[in-house]
Amino acid sequence: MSSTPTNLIDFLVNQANGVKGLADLHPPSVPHQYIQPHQARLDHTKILPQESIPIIDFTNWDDPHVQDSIFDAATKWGFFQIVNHGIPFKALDDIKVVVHRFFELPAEEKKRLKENSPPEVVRLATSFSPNAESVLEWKDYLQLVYASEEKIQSHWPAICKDQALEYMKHAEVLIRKLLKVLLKKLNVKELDNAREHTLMGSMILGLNYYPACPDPEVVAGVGPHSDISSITVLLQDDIGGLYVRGSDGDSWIYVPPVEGALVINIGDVLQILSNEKYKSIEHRVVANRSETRISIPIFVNPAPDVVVGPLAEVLENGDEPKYKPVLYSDYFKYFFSKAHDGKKTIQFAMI
Ligand SMILES: O=C(O)CCC(=O)C(=O)O
Ligand SMILES: [Fe+2]
Repeated sequence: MSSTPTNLIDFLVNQANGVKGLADLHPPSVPHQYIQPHQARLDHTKILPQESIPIIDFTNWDDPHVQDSIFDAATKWGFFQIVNHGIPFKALDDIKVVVHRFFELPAEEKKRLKENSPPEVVRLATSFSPNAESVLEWKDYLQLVYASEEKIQSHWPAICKDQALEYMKHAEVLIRKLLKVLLKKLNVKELDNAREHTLMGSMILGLNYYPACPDPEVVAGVGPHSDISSITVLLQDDIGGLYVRGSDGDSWIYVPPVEGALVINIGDVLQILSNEKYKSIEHRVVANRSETRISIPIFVNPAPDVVVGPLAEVLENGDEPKYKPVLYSDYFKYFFSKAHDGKKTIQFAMI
């Protein structure tokens, strides 16, 4: 029987084995570093089986009825799924395949990539922020920054570069449409270059890998958090494991995998820009006992130099701003300097 490596952080982080490497050792039980205190675990009595987030057909996205249903879903739930979004099924399937291929690479190869990649373009990590966490998360992830074509060509890993780029090129079209609809409802008429810089000036493609876990009830795949994006566009596989906060703030709602669908959620930046007309919603992931789960979020973020604060258009009616202007790169650094902790990050920008 294999045992847990003596220096777990060195094994996971420095040797780039990640939790995938740990799961491959088939440890008899989950190492204590992953065990969540009871009160942090998902309480199954809090799951609302009868509730679900809306599924919206995006075919006629500029039809006012469709735009109303997007607005309703974004304000009521902060989370919805879209189908007929225009990204070819092949692009979705191809990216899912290469996520598995990437994480199945030998640790030495992932270590080389980790050591040789400029962090402003490629970041390979495990858990969330292992140096800041008292309990680790059962997840490895790769972040590919949608930077210049030249940086992408030089630094995105060859094993997934073409598929990731193809996916992003399609997704970018969809993201513009979604932002246009969400902005229109805030009285912002146009997604001009300045607005694009503010809302989607730095996009990150995340490849998330949750190996099968011998005791998924006691670990967090991802702990409760809200995203720090303007919006997030998430592709999940057919394993399931994502839960979002119910509107009472105490319950959880399961987000079932829907063939060909994308999950859209509002992030903190849109909550701040809209002065809370839109709200970012907490969500969490539970790993699977028998199968690896993958998911692929696109974090649609402001450029690092953007000062984020409530938009003039939303304050026109005389509402008091609830947030002060913050530099997005400071907000980003702050998020990664601590463990996932529900919706606490946004306090950084509160007045
Ligand atoms: O894996 C998922 O379904 C969601 C992951 C997530 O919330 C994140 O990466 O921020
Ligand atoms: Fe998230």
